Amino acid sequence: MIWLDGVLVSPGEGGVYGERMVGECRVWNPYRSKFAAYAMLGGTFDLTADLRVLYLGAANGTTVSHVADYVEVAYAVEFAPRPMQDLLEVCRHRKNIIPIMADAGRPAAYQGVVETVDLIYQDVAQPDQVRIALANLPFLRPGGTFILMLKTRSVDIRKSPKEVADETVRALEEGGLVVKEVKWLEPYHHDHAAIVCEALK
Ligand SMILES: C[S@@+](CC[C@H](N)C(=O)[O-])C[C@H]1O[C@@H](n2cnc3c(N)ncnc32)[C@H](O)[C@@H]1O
Repeated sequence: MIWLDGVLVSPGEGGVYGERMVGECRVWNPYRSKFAAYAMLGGTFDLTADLRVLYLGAANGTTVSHVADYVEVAYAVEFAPRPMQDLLEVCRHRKNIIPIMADAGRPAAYQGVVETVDLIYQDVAQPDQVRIALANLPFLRPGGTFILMLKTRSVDIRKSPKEVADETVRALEEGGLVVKEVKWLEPYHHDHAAIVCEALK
């Protein structure tokens, strides 16, 4: 990750959502992006130029545009037509983002397009976040990283955020992932946790 005077940036040209520029770099706002919040809070996973990424829940491309500034390629899956329009605009200027309009819960639809990746990043804010995560595991190389941005209130509003996170961790481990890190994203995103996992080697 690149830091300039304590500010997280990505080395991209041209703003995407009105973000501030510092020289040739785009300021990566932790209030706008859970990945930036994770990094600001000391998250250990580093984006590097050799990574192939499958990004689930790309929305209008805010975070995936920053991720793409760092990595080799990002396959960006989104199923809602309106954010997809904005994402396509982002892709016009970032040729290493491959937009895929599909339901991440039905990955068979894109298995002919997406290659084996080093990182899966999921931010779908759905009740069945774990099922979606496990359905996409066949794309992840052995030893690769899965980052699940968990919105606990989307899973069960009656349970405490910690209860939901504990259950999610258990379910991911039962599904074959090794959970390495759970980082709560306060104060940037309330009741959200970044769950960082490794696929078995
Ligand atoms: C919280 S927003 C993502 C924000 C984005 N990751 C960012 O940081 O810029 C969640 C997005 O996931 C999308 N989404 C939810 N369920 C999905 C699914 N099953 N397949 C594809 N996209 C999905 C929603 O349409 C929405 O755009």
